[in-house]
Amino acid sequence: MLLENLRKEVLSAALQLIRYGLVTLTGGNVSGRDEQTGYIAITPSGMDYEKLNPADIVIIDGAGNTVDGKWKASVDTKDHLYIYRQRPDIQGIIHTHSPYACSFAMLHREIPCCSTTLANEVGGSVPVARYTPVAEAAIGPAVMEVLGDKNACLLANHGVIAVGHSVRHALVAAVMLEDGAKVYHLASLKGEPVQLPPEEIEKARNVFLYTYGQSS
Ligand SMILES: O=C(CO)[C@@H](O)[C@H](O)COP(=O)(O)O
Repeated sequence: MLLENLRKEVLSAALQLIRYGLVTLTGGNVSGRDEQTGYIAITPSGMDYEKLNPADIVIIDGAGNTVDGKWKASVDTKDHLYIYRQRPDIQGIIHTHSPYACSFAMLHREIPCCSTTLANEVGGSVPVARYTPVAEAAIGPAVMEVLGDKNACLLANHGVIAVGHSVRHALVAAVMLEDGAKVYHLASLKGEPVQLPPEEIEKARNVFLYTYGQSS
């Protein structure tokens, strides 16, 4: 099977989205890019992740043509492709509708960086991309207006985009963003959360980019 490992990685991340409560039914999508071919493996549109096999993950080329797979690719495929083109450093993209993060997206409110979690995994505050309609290939350009070199942003009135240097890394960013949004929300109920200074954000970010875990 073409790009079997990448397909498995994409499906595994999609299943983890359910496990961590980041999506309801099929309200999200996952993709990974193969560095050698430039092909993208992406979840099919509107299909229950728990019923998918690796072969159900669709392989597309950089222009969005299906290279292998029998299903229609995610409705957000063109947005994933746009983001990959602008961010050669990333190889994984995850879109969720995770509830705590989405509640800030509904308010068009950036989540300030008051926790090491957001510093580590997002790279600072979580910006909000302007509202764009779905399925019109407008999400990608709106995301790139605010994402910079960060690993996540909110989509106004919609959801979350998380990216990473692998599918797994994008998953970690999506999970940790939701965790950071939840903790920020809880702290806000008690008072005014204190923002981390930029130099501390950078230090925390670099640890997670370059030395955390088994990579060094
Ligand atoms: O919110 C949206 C539309 O942008 C998506 O998350 C859909 O809800 C899932 O679409 P597919 O990836 O299944 O086509």
